[in-house]
Amino acid sequence: MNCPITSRLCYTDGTIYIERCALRMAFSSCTSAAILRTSLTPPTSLRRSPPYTPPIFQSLVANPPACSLRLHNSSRIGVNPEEFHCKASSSMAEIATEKAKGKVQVFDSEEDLAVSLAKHTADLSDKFAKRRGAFTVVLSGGSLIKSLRKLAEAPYIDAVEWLKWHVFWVDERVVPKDHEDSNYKLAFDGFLSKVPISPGNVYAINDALSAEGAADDYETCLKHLVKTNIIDVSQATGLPKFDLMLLGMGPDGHVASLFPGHPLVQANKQWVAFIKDSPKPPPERITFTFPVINSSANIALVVAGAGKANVVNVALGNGQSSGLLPVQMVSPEGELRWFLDNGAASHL
Ligand SMILES: O=C1O[C@H](COP(=O)(O)O)[C@@H](O)[C@H](O)[C@H]1O
Repeated sequence: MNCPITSRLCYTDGTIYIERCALRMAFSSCTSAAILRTSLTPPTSLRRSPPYTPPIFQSLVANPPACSLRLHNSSRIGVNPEEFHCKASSSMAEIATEKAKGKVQVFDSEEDLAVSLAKHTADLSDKFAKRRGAFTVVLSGGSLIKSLRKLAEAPYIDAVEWLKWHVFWVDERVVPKDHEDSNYKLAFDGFLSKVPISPGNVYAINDALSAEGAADDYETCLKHLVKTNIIDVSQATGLPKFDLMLLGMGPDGHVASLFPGHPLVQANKQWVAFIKDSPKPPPERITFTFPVINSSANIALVVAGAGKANVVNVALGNGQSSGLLPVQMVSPEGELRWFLDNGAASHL
């Protein structure tokens, strides 16, 4: 169903200089869950980090939206309908833009978002398992993991070819794997322990190394997996081309561990970089760089909650920020799809 829409989507393209990287080593000590499972001692209670208050909020100029997005019987005005159109259903409104700008889906609730995200992921799993005999999936930390819960339920728990999955992290905190801040632990507890992915296909960082060492080791691991055709390679960039990257976004517009205003946002020499001064704790992390993120075949940007509405409005609507936000630099070689709940889309 086509309908006029109320909200203009404004994008600012980030310029990223991509450098072809040569494979330099075929061996890495990156660890798999086969080892990790034996070393992970689940804590009796899960303590959370103190809430993180993003400084970027001070500089975000939340322009009043031209109009609001209504999911049911949507009536939208103010944008050239030839440029944009939307599809509406009882639980989802879809705003389609030209291909490079991504597909934006807004769900009535995070529950509906999770249902759709599971279907999208399972469809891609099926496609790549058939095409390549493997499905490479990159996880984020944070709230994304909870939104993957439907994959561990019928019909996907039985239908997905889990043994074809290879799981990576777009960023990881340099802490032990049983630490409350570990993205591995978050994913293991909330998702990986509930689905039959081969433990040997789960590529966690080596938490015995320094931040610099862990980033280098993870990059070496990726290069080995590219060389052995587990990870596809981008013909355009020569960089690893993951089948699906599941990105979260922080309330400051950061993705992975690439934070607004941090020089790492421009990193283009390495595949995996380290950061020791992350504005969001913990300070020491490793992260994929933008050239690798943007070589992906598919990126799902999953954003839920009204606390992120200002930044979503900067990325997709009329909002402005003092500088280009990392989330605005996400521009994959393949498909970009946004999964928003109505809270996250409330300023559009
Ligand atoms: O620190 C991180 O934050 C982002 C966003 O987390 P969220 O809880 O606000 O969704 C996450 O995507 C990233 O992987 C993580 O390390």
